[in-house]
Amino acid sequence: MPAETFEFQVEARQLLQMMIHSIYSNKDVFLRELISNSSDALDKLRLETLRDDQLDVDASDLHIAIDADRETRTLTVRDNGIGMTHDEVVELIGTIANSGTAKFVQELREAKDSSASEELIGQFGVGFYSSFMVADEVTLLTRRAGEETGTRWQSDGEGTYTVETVDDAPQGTSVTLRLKPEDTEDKLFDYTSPWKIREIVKRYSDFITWPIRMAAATGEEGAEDPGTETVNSMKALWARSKDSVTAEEYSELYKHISHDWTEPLETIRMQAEGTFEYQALLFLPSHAPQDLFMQDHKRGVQLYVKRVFIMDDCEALMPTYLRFVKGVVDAQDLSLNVSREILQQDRQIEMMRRRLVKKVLSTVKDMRSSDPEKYGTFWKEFGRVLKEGLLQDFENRDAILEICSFASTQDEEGLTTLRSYVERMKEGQEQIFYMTGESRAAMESSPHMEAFRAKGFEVLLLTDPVDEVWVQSVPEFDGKQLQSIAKGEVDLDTDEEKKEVEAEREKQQQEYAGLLTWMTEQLGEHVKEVRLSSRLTVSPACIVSDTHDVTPALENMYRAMGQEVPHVKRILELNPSHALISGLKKAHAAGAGEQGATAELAETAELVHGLALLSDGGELSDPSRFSRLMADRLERTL
Ligand SMILES: Nc1ncnc2c1ncn2[C@@H]1O[C@H](COP(=O)(O)OP(=O)(O)OP(=O)(O)O)[C@@H](O)[C@H]1O
Repeated sequence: MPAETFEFQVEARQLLQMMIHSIYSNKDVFLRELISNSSDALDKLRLETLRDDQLDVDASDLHIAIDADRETRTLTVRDNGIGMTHDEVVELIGTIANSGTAKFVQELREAKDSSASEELIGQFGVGFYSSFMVADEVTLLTRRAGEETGTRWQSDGEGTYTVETVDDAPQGTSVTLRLKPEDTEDKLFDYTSPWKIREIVKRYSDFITWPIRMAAATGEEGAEDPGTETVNSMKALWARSKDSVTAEEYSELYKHISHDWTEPLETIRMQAEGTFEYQALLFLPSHAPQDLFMQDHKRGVQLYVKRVFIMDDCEALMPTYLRFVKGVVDAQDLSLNVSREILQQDRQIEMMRRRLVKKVLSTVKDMRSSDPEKYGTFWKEFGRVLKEGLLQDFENRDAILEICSFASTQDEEGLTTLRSYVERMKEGQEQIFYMTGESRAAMESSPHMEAFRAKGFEVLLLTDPVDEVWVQSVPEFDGKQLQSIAKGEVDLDTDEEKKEVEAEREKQQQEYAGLLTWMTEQLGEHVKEVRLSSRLTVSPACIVSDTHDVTPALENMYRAMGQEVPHVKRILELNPSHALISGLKKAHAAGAGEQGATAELAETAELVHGLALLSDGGELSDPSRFSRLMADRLERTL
C-alpha cells in the first residue's frame, strides 16, 4: 500500500512549529520523553501478557535500546513494548488529545519572551513532539503486539506526515531521528555521542524499571551481552533508603509520571510495614494543570504491585479533591491481576487511602508553618480544589479547614487562616463572619459590610465558586459558628450597647410599622419581607437572604448545572437613619389614603428595592422600567 499523507491537526501544527524553532533551551529532554513513552509501552505490554495468556508475544526480554549512528547522524530509540496500530498512530501522533491544548497553544503564542514560553512548555510537556527540537525528520516504525503488519509514520514537522503499512516491522516501536547539525551555542549537542547519551539517560531516566541498552563503550566489562551495556540502574526510588535518593532523582521520577517538565513543589514518602506492606512516593506539583477542573481530569497516582506497574490514575487511592497529587504507591500483597473494581471494594486499599490522605494534608499543614512561601504557591494553585474536600470528606473536614486560607478585611493583600481569625476575634464575638461574592472590591463596597466595618469586625472574603457551596455545609470551626454577613439578622452590639439603643429601636419599630407593612405588600411579588436593618450605616437599603435560604449565587450555580431550583424570595432591609428612608416614612404617613400620592410612593418603594438589588450585584426584574422611573425622578431635580 502506498504511503498516505495526512495533515496535522491545527494545534499540533502550531506546537510543532514552536518545537522546530526550538523555544525550549534544554533540548536534552527529548530523549527523556522518548524513553518515557517506551517505558510506558513496556508496562502496557507486560500488563497485557498478565491479563491475556493467549497473546502471542515474546515478553521474555523487554527492554529499550538506543542506537546512534555518527555517519548518518541518526539516533534511534527502540522498544519491544505494546506498539501501536495504524489507527492509533494517526490518532495519537497526528493529534494532541490532551484537553486544554488549544488554550495552551494560544497562551504560548501570546507569551512575550522566551522565558515565558519556556515556563509554559514546562507546565505542559509535549512528549513525542519534543523530538523536533533536535531532529529535522522523525520516523516512527511500530507494530502492535498481536498484529501482523506494522506502520511507518514519517514527518519533517512542517504540516503533513505520511503513514504507510509495512510487512516486516518488529513488534514494538522505534523512533529514528535525523538529527539537526550540532550547534552547542543553541544547546544542540551531538546526540550521537555515546558519552552524551549516557549522561542524559543517567540524569533523567536512571529509575526507569526497564533496561536501557546501548552499544558498550569499547573494552567495557560486565555487559550482559557482549557489545551492549545497560545504562540505567533500574532501581525503584521508593524502594531505596531515603538518604540515598537525591532531590534531582525524585524530580525526574515526578516528571516521568506527571508529564510535567517543571520541578515538583513537595515530595512525600511513606512506608507501611506489617500485614499490609506498601511504599508510597507522592508529589505535590508546583502548578495546576490546565485541565484540573475539566470533567475528565484523571487522578495522578499510579499503582504498582511488587515493583510491577499495574495502573495509572488509581482512583481508589486518592479522593477527587486531591486529584492533583502525583506519585506511585507500591503494594506488596495485591494480586498482579487486581482490577479497578476490586480495588474500590478492598478494605485494605481503603485504609491505605485514608493514611495517604492524612499524610498529604499533614504535609501541607507542616509546609504552611515551615515554608509559608511554598504553602502560598500551593494554595494559589490548588486551594480551590482542596476546598472541594470540605464537601466530600467529612472525616478530614477539620484538617482541611486548618490548612485553608482566605482573603479578609483585616489584610488588604495577604490571606489568613481560620485559626488566626479566631485568635483575633473581638471580645464577646461568637461567630466567624464571612461574605461570598465575585470579587473583593465588590464585597468591600457592599452595604452588608457597613456595620461590620463601623464596629471593626473582621470579615472573611470568599470569592471562589466552591465557597458558595461548602459554607452551606460547614457549620463551624473550633466551636465558632460560621456566619454570612448577608444572611439573617445581624446583632453586633454588646449587651451595654443593646441596652442603650433598645428604647430607640422600639421607637423606630413603632414609627416604621406602617411603612414596613405597606412596603412588604407593595413589593410582595419580589421580596419576602421588608424590615429595619441594623447592618447599614451609609446606604439606604440592602437585600439579605434568610438564615437558611439558598443564596442567589448558589441558585444560579445549580441552574447552570441543569438542576431545577425554585426562586427564593429575599428580604429588603431599610436603614432608618438614612434621609431617603425617613422621608419615605413621612410621605407614607402624610399621603395615606390619597390615590395620586400612593402611586408615586409605590414607585419610590420600587426604586429603593432596585437600588438595593443593584448594590448587591443582583439583577433587576425589569431594568428598562427602573431606568425610566429613575430618569423621571432625576429630571425633577433639575
Ligand atoms: N514508544 C511508544 N510505544 C507505544 N505507544 C507510544 C509510544 N510513544 C508514544 N506512544 C503513544 O502516543 C501517545 C502520545 O505520545 P506523546 O509523547 O505525544 O504524549 P504522552 O506521552 O501521552 O503525554 P505527554 O505529551 O504529556 O508526554 C502516547 O500516549 C502513547 O499512547
